[in-house]
Amino acid sequence: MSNEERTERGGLTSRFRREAPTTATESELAISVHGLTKTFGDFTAVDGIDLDVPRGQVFGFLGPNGSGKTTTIRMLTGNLRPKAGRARVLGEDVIRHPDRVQRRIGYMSQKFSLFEDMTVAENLKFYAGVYDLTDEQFARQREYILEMADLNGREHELTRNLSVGWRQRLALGAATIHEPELLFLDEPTSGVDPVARRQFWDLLYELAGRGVTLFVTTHYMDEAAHCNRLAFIYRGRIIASGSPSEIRSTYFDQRILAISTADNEAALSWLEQADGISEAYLAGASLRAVVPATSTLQAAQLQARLATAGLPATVSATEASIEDVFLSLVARQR
Ligand SMILES: Nc1ncnc2c1ncn2[C@@H]1O[C@H](COP(=O)(O)OP(=O)(O)OP(=O)(O)O)[C@@H](O)[C@H]1O
Repeated sequence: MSNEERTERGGLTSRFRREAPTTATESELAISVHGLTKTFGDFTAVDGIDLDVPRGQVFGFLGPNGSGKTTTIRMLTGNLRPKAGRARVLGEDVIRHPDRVQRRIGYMSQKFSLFEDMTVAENLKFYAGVYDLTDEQFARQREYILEMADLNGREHELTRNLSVGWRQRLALGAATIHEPELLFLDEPTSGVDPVARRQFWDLLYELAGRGVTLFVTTHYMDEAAHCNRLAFIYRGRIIASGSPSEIRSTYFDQRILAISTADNEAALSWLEQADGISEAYLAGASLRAVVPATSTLQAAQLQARLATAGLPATVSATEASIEDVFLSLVARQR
């Protein structure tokens, strides 16, 4: 096995411990990264990123497709060797000693890594074997996971017969069977319906409540609100980081007007050309207009102007969402 491309689950053994955070800064951090860089040929996928993830937090790593999230996780889990930079995970140098870290972390990928032809219980048993759990440890964890994931009564169902939401819970159970201190989740809610996504986040809170640090990537911007801290990655670079409220106050000095109208398409074309608006876009079922700090445009004025243009609408001032901030940051990068 090469150092460059270790298997995602290589070198894993069991370890049961739960550490309380200490006062020293370095030991308070589950992840500490400086200048981490990865190139593939001439292409720089991750470009000198810095990250600090305090222990016990839910850390959201956000970015569009292809921005470098998975590549970063692969380096932080000791599966991919960086070109440059330093990465400490749970206090260990993960580049030099990936084996010291891998036994203490969990990883749940987008693809879930479950065996379709095995039952729920057999999948859990398999991962208990990967992590070398004793029968007693497995029995305890199996009971906890079936309860936590609400899978009691489904132990003997074939995994292939489970809905995506149930599989996702089972995958979370499998990824945490060895009680990791730090769990990496790469787009765990991708392709899952909104109700199942909400239920899945409740499970993540449950884990966070037990002291597990969670490093979660997502491109669903509404999920940012579930996180204690966030970092945005775009084209391999971190373009913003902080708590959701810090991100709003640090990186966004504009105002948002929400527009509800029957003809989004026509209103959007009009807004894109309108004075006093820097950007307009559709978010869910309604439109949003970004008003720069230099513009005095108010909701009532915009509503009147839209009516005059033959586009009746209801306009109201609203707080910037994380998605608004991110879209504006990305627009500035272009
Ligand atoms: N082994 C590789 N060889 C060449 N290019 C790669 C390799 N792995 C990733 N890349 C490229 O690096 C960039 C970042 O990919 P990465 O998978 O980290 O992005 P991502 O943010 O996780 O996006 P996605 O959600 O689509 O997986 C992409 O342009 C991708 O094509």
